[in-house]
Amino acid sequence: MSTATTDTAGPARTGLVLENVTLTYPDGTSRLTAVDDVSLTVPPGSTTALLGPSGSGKSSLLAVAATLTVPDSGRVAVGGIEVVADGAALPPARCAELRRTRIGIVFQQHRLLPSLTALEQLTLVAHLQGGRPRDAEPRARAVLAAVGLEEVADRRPHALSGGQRQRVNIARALVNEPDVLLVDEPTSALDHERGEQVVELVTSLTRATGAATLLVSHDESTLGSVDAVARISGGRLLAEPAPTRPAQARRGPGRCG
Ligand SMILES: Nc1ncnc2c1ncn2[C@@H]1O[C@H](COP(=O)(O)OP(=O)(O)OP(=O)(O)O)[C@@H](O)[C@H]1O
Repeated sequence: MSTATTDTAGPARTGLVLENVTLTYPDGTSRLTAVDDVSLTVPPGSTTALLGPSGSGKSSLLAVAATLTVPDSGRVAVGGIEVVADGAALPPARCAELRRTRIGIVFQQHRLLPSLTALEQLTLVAHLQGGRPRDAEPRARAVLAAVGLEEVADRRPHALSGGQRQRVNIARALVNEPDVLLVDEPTSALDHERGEQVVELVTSLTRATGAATLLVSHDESTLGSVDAVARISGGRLLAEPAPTRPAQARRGPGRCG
């Protein structure tokens, strides 16, 4: 694949756009279609849940949105930057930069560094993003406060509860003020009530920060607070993402801090 154009001239926050995305994997002598002609737009400040059974293509689509996987065909745009378009993709180094500066990823496993405090987990990310070093800690503190963890800022992961670790995990993905937030199965290890609370936290942070959030789930019962649900089966979206409640009941995007 050749190189797509890089538009770095201050693009508007246009969220996440996936258009006619198809992804196949090698499968013996043929190929398995994991994502089949999927089109999905997530506007800034809103959360779309991607709901589907095991093997339906959720993680594969998330990997495409995260710029970790280049699809066979289709268009992918993150925060106004064309990642894949017209049969061309940005080079890997540019994708890595996008992941550092414009995309937040919440993995299923928290992957916190055992030797760093909650605050240090976030300042490290802020440093890696670049910018002025002296801005890193205030920014990290503000995001920790936004997830209600300022009291435990100086604790290492082993001294945090499972729920607190997960909030650090979510906060860490928001430190770089991403245009696009990708959340992989945040409720799989939680009971119903805690799962619902985690999804509510993600949706409220999404509104506060103006990120465009795609949240993978297989548990519809926890998704009451999201803005839309996109159902996937066998790699295909079953229908247009359905709003979960009337538009007038939803608040528009804002900015935190
Ligand atoms: N690296 C790979 N190589 C070959 N096939 C793969 C690969 N990754 C996924 N698949 C296949 O692609 C299809 C979609 O998988 P994917 O992991 O995206 O589904 P999923 O909905 O995320 O499933 P789960 O909920 O179990 O994580 C499945 O048939 C899977 O076996």
